[in-house]
This record gives sequence, structure tokens and C-alpha cells, in this order.
Amino acid sequence: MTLEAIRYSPGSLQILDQLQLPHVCHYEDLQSVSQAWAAIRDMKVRGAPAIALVGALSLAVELRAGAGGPGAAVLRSFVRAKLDLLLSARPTASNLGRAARTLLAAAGAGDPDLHQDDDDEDEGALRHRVIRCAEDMMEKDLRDNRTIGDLGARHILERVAPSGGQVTVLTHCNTGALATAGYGTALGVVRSLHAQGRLERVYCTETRPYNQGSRLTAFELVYEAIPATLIADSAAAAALAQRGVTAVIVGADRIVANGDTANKVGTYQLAVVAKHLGVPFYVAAPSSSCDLGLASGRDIPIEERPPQELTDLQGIRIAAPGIEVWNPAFDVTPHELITGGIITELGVFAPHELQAALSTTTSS
Ligand SMILES: CSC[C@H]1O[C@H](OP(=O)(O)O)[C@H](O)[C@@H]1O
Repeated sequence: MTLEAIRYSPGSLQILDQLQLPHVCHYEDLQSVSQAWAAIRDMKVRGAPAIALVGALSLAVELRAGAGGPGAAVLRSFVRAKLDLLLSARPTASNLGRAARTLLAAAGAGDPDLHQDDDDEDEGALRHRVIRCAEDMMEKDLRDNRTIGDLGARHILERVAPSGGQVTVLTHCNTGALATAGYGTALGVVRSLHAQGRLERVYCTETRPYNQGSRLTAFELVYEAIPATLIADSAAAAALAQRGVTAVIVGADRIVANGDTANKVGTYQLAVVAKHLGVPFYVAAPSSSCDLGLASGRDIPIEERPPQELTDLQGIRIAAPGIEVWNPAFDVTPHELITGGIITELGVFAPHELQAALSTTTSS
């Protein structure tokens, strides 16, 4: 059985509640954009691509149920308002913003300078176009992930094992089927290496405080019988120094024009250690995670999560009462530490090549 974070059939959207993994596999129905907004904010569904897909598909569900209208102008305002709400759920990942811009363009509401409130278009055709646009996103994400997996595996093997043999990699957070439409980004590269018989082992960090590594990545790796070892976040430097790790591969929530990359907190320190030890450091993400509109990582909004996610474990307080907490969900890895490359569905690029490579093929 395939592991699915999102189940969609026209008009019906379900998400796997990732707060209950790995012990309980419970799918929850989402019937509206506001339910999707809450599921994203509460991290029942998470991972930059999955967040964007759930947002877009929740809009498709509402549109299929007849919400919005009557008339094209009212429907356009409805779509705009729903997308504005979704964008407020989690600020760091760029994929949801990209999906929102694509959906707005499909609704004919993308350019604020044009007068788009004329009620001259058939409401049914407009509705159908937006639904179609949202529904196509799942398939594209899955396709892109498989390409990322294969391009990344090929690049890594050529660089670190040119004369054959197996590689050992380390990854952070969860970037697998649970974070995407399926297969995964950085974990897609791991899957591809494994499928080719070229993966000796993957080390996955537990990824405190939400434990995406120990709860979700470990779950995916055990599920597929991929040789894997879980380590504490604080064991990463030792693992890189002592366990024959040949590459680090992480995902991304937002990659900006100069290649600086926001990803799960803890990524930056992994990159520093990898550079110190001469281990190539890769970022794997779809081009929808790239935001060429921002010049450097300093401009990326970093989400701060509630203190309880750090002080409590499943409702039980573990931190000393009264302690002050800073709980950023992400950090920014400067481009000069991304020494392996940035793996996208369009190719593998050095950080300084990204802007030129993507601006000819995508609109950001
Ligand atoms: C395939 S992107 C996965 C991405 O999701 C993470 O964050 P979160 O679990 O908070 O949504 C993270 O930064 C990952 O690399």
C-alpha cells in the first residue's frame, strides 16, 4: 500500500492526521478552506508541497460544492478571499504562495492592475478552470518528485561514488511521501538511491521539537524497509564525523534568488558541520519552493511556533516551569554552505546558478 498524506477524488479531500503518527493512521475529511487552514496551522498536514496541495484542493472541494457566486466577479472575489486566508496559515514555505498565484491567474484575478470585476465571463467555465488548475497540482508534484529523486541520485553518485559502490546519507526533518503528493523531495533522492541498490544507509535526525524525523521519516523508512538509523539532532556532527556519511540531503521551504535556503530549524547547523568536514550538502526541492522575488535569506519570514511545542511532550510538561522559550520552526542556510547543489525537477544547480536557470523556465 502507498503511503498517502493526501487523498483526493473530485469533491472529496482527506488528510492523514500527522499529529497521530506513527501510532494511529487516521484520515480526516476536509470540506472547506477554513478546515484546511486549521489543519495546516496545527500541522496535521505539513511539508511545503503538501501544505500547498491541501490549500488548493480544499478550494476545489468548496468550488465543486457550488460555493462562490453568483456570477464570475463574485466567484473571483471568493477565490481571492479564500487564498488570502490560506496564506495566513504558515508564512515560511513559498509553495502555497506559488499555488495561490497560479490559482488566481486561472481565475483571471492574477493582475491587480487589470479591471477584472466585469461579470462578462461564464461562471461555470471560470469555476471549472480553477478546479482543474487545483486538481492538476497533485499529479505535477508527484511527477516532479520522481524527477528530483532521479536527478539527485545521479548527481550524488557521480560526485561521491563515481567508480560504483554504495553511499551513506544523512537527512533532516521529513521530506517524504508525508510532506508531498508522494515519493518526496530529499527523501525521494534517498528512495531513488535505494531503488538502484546504491544506498548503504540513511541517518535521519529526530528533528525536535515536532519530531518529524523520529515519527514520520522513520515511519516511512521502516515502512519501505530502507536501511536507516535514527539519531538525536545533537548526534549529527558525530554521525558525519564517524559513520561514513558521504552526503547530507535536506528539503526546503523557501529558496531565494541567491540560493539561501529556509528549511527546518537545525538545517543551518548541519550545513556548518558538513562544510567543516568536507561532506557535500544538498538541498532538494521543487521549483515551486523557489522564490526569486527575494534577494537573500534575510528577507524570508520565519515562522515562530507556540512555546508548548518545545516545553511539552504529548500534553506533558517536560521543561522547567517559568523558562522563556524561542521556538523558530525554520532557519536559513547561507548559500555558500550548500556545497553539493540545489536539486530541482529542472536540474541540479549551484546556488549561484539558480536564478538564471529558473527565471527562464518558471514564473516566480
Ligand atoms: C518537502 S518539504 C518538507 C519540509 O517541511 C518541513 O517543515 P514542516 O514540517 O514544519 O512543514 C521542513 O522544513 C522540510 O524540509
